[in-house]
Amino acid sequence: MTRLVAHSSTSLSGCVSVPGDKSISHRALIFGALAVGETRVEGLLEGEDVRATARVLSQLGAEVRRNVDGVWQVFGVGIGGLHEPADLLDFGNSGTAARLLLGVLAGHPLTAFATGDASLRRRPMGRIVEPLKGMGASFVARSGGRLPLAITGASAPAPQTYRLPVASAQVKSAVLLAGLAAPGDTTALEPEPTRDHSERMLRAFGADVRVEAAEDGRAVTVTGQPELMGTAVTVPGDPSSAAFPLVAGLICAGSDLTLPNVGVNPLRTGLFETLTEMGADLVLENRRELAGEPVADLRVRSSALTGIEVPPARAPAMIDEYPVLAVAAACAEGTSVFRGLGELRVKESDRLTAVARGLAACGVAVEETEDSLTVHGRGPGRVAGGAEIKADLDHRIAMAFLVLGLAGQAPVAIDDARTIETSFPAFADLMRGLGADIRAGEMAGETA
Ligand SMILES: O=C(O)C1=C[C@@H](OP(=O)(O)O)[C@@H](O)[C@H](O)C1
Ligand SMILES: C=C(OP(=O)(O)O)C(=O)O
Repeated sequence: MTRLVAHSSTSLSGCVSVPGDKSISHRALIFGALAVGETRVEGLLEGEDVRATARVLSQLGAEVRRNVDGVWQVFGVGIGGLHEPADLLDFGNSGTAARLLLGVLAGHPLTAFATGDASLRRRPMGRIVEPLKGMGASFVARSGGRLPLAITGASAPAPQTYRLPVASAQVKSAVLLAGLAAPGDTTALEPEPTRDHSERMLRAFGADVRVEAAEDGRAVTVTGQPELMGTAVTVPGDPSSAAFPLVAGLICAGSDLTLPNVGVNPLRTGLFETLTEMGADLVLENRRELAGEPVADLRVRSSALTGIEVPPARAPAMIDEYPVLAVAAACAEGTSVFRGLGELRVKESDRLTAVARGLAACGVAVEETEDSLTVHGRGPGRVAGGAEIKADLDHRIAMAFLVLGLAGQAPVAIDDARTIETSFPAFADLMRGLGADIRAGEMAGETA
């Protein structure tokens, strides 16, 4: 176990780059493996989740390698060209790796056995099993369609139109990836727009992808059996990772930070809008485009925040940011209400309960319902802290509560911070570089 303890900190300052976007990194490797020729990826997130994708693609016959200069190269096999893996595929902690790669496998006539860590084995896979069966794949899975499972991909994948029962970019991407192997058009109908990195990157690799407004939501269509061509991808900084130093800068008095080169795709920036509405001094400077994705430099200064009601329609654009938003809300004046959060219960942990329990242990009054969270803000400098939080294999819970500890009256500890490696390997060092007091070690106190 690696325990980390965050102590009260002020005047965070500096200019630091957050690691590459996790969603875009997975996709760069996957589309590279399905393309013909070489794909070069600069700025790839070298976290455990993306490494799991790289390992699985290698087991399936693509060549994936890291050069000494940190650029990754993928030599693809073309659509339909992956081969049957000799051994079990282990997706580690990554829902994105599991769901997107099972989508890819559904379009290949091969059998594979897949598993993941204790967190991933709890998460629902039925949401992709159902549409992928509709395209001709078959599965042997436990009840609820959870990992471990066996998949036999379709020998003649059928295109389909599939209405997503939940707003999920992973399900949408699994359907589109399987559709790449099918003749004709495959359409995912989504109730709410979700992150569109697959759509943008598929186009950059040469696929025909159309997005149209549909009766309720929107329709994303890919034309199957394109020839994807290897390309160069530059990965922007991950806004979901930037969220942690950003909120730390807001709630630690006297702070002034710059986070350059962060992705600001409008389907990812719900947190930035919400914090701005709460009174955050957050400026997006130097907006530009990087390899088909909008990016900007974020300048953040400590701010007096006020509570807010976040509309449920905004949830897909900030789904991974609620834990750290709740931390900001705990340090704000007044009450915040977040609704439409059912999906938080099926992430790396049940994040709704984890956040509610952790805040309560730190002296913050909260109310949790099936799909909402109410946080009664204590105001700046008035969160007690003094708790030890169980990370439960959830990187975002670990990082969010370390950020809370920086603004707590007493330190906040995380029992096992190794999970942070999945998305933000250098988190503690980067935060220390800004002046945050985060230490390895023991702390007596209450456990949440
Ligand atoms: O497509 C992706 O890269 C992701 C989609 C989201 O999951 P859902 O599709 O389950 O909402 C998000 O929570 C996850 O971190 C990454
Ligand atoms: C939910 C997340 O990732 P994944 O679904 O890929 O495990 C996350 O990074 O917060």
